[in-house]
Amino acid sequence: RLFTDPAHLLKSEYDFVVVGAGTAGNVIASRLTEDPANSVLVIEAGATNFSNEDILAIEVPFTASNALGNASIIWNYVTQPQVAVDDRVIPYQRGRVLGGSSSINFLVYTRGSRDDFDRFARVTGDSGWSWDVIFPFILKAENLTDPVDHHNTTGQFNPVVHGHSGPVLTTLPGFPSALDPRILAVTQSNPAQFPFNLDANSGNTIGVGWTQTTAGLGQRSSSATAYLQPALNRPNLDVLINTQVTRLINIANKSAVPDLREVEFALNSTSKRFTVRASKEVVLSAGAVNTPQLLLLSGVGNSSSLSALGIHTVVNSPFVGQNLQDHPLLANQWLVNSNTTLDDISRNATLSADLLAQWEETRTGQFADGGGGLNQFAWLRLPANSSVFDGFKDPSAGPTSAHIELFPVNEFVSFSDPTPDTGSFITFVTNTVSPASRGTISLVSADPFTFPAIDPAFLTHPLDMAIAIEAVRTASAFLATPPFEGFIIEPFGALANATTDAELEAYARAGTSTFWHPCCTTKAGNSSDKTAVVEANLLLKGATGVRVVDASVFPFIPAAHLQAPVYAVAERAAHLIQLAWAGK
Ligand SMILES: Cc1cc2nc3c(=O)[nH]c(=O)nc-3n(C[C@H](O)[C@H](O)[C@H](O)COP(=O)(O)OP(=O)(O)OC[C@H]3O[C@@H](n4cnc5c(N)ncnc54)[C@H](O)[C@@H]3O)c2cc1C
Repeated sequence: RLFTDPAHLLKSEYDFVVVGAGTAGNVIASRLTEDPANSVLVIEAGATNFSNEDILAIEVPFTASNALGNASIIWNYVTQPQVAVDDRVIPYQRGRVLGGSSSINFLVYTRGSRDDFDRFARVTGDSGWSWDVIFPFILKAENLTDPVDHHNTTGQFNPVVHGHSGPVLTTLPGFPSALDPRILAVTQSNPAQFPFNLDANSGNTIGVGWTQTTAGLGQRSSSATAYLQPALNRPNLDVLINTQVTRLINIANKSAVPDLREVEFALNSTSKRFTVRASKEVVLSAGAVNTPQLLLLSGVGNSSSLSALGIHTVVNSPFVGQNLQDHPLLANQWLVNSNTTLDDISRNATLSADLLAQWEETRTGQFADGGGGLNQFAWLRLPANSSVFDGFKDPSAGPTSAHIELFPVNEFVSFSDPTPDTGSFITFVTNTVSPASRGTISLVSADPFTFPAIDPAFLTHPLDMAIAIEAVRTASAFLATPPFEGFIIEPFGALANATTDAELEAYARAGTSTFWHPCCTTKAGNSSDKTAVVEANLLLKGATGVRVVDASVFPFIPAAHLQAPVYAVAERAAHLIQLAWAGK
C-alpha cells in the first residue's frame, strides 16, 4: 500500500525498513516481499509518479534532461566551489521521486567491466562481487526488448550476455542517426585506435559499439516501474512517500554495540517526528549523497566533526562521507556540414510538439529514443606508456576498464549554454571514467533538512586533468579520421582556440561539470580496512542492524554509468539479506 501521511501507518514495526525508494531501494523492497513472510516498509522523501502519468520528463526518453529543471522531482543540490575547475559551483541534482535517480537519469545502460567487479571482490575479500559471480544478478535485473523500430539488430549486440526475463527493460537504439555509418566506418578505417566492440556490456568495455538504454516499448524503465509498481499490491509491502527520514536512533543498552534499528522521519522540517522499528534490518538506500548524510545525522561519523555540530557520536567512523568519486563531464561541440543533426528540435517548438504527439500516440519516433541520437559510444584506454601516467599509478581497474569515454551526440549539447540559433552541430561529450580524485560529503548543520556540503573534487588529481585533456584530443582524432572528411567544419566556441596542453587545461577547467555519478561515500571493504564504512556484506561496521545498499558502497567508481552496477549490487544484496535471515 502507498501511504502519503506517516500518521496513517498501521504498524510500528516491520521486519525491514528501507530508506529511499530509489534505484537500489526498490530492488530490495521488491525482492524481499517476494517472500510473504517478510514485512517491508519503504520510506521515500519524494512523491509518486504513478498517479500522475504526466511527468513527461520521467517518461519520454528523448527529453530526460528536462527533469533537471523540475523542482518537484529532484534534490536540487549544487556542489561546493570546485577548486580545480575555476571555483565553479556545479548543479548536482538527484532524483527525489519513486525510482530515485533511475527516474530522472539519461537512461544509458552500462554495467562496467570484469575488472571493475573483480577489483571490488579483491578489496573486499568477497569473491561474490567478482564479475563471474555477480553476472547472474546482472542478468536477473534485465529484460532486453526489441528496439521501437523493430530493425534487425544482428551485429549490434551480443544476445548471450543479456537477461530476457528480468524487470528492468533495456533496448537498443530504435531510430537511426545520420552519424551511425560514419562512426561505424571509423572502426574499419582506424581499428587500432578505435576497434569495434560488439557489446560493451559483455565484461570487456573497450572499443566502439552500439549503446543500450533502460527503456522498453518507447518509454523509460525505472526501478519504480520495473520493481516497485508490480509489487505495490503485496500485503507485506508498505510504501510511505513525501516523508524524509531524519536519522536512525540507537536502541541498544548503553554499553552494548549500537543497534540502529529505529528510524525517525517527518513530513517536513517543522512537522512532528515519527519513528518505526525494523525487527531485522534497516536498509539505507538513500543514495551516495543522502546515505552518508543520514549516517552523520545519526552519530555515525568522525567524532570530532560530529561534536562540532553538537551531534552525539554513536559510532566513530571517520570515513563516512569520504572517498566521494564521480565522473567529470566535458561537452565538446563541432560545427558540421550536415542537415540531419537534431538541433532543430530544440529550436523549433512545432517540430518538438509533433515529435511529442507521435510519441504519445504510438511510442515511436525520435522521442522514443534516449537524448541526442546517441547510438554509439567509445570506451578507450590510453597506452600503458602514455606520458600522462609518468609518476602515477594507473587508476583504472584493469585492461577491460576504460580511461576515457567518448559520447557522440548528433546535436549541440551543453549544460551551460543554449543551442546557438543557427548552424548544425555534433557534440562529443568526454568522460574521465577511471578518475583518481576523491571528494567528500559533509554536514554543515545538524538539521536534516539543510543540504549537506557536496565536494566531488573534480579534476583535483593531476592525472585526471591530464586524462581529461587526452580525452578531448582523442575526440578530435576520432573526427579527423577519413569517414568524417568533409563533415566537420570547425570546433565550436572555446575549443576552437585550445590546442596546447595549457589551453586545453584552461578549456577543461572552464567547461567541466558532472555525469551525476556520485558514489563510494560509505565504501565497502574487508574487516581490517579502516577506510571502509561497511563490511563486504554491506553491513555497517561498528553497529548492528543497518545495511547500506546503493551507489555509496562501491570501493572505486566503476568505469560505467552507474545505474546498471547499482542494480547488480542491489540484486546481490537482496540475495545476501535473504540468506542472512533464512529460517530466522
Ligand atoms: C541527471 C542524472 C543523469 C544520469 N544519467 C545516467 C545514465 O544515463 N545512465 C546511468 O547508468 N546512470 C546515470 N545516472 C546515475 C544513476 O542514475 C545513479 O548512479 C543511480 O540511479 C543511483 O542509485 P541509488 O540507488 O544509489 O540512489 P537513487 O536512485 O538516487 O535513490 C535514492 C533515493 O533515496 C531517497 N532519499 C534520499 N534521502 C532520503 C531520506 N532522508 N528519506 C527518505 N528518502 C530519501 C531519494 O529521494 C531517492 O529516491 C544519472 C544520474 C542523474 C542524477
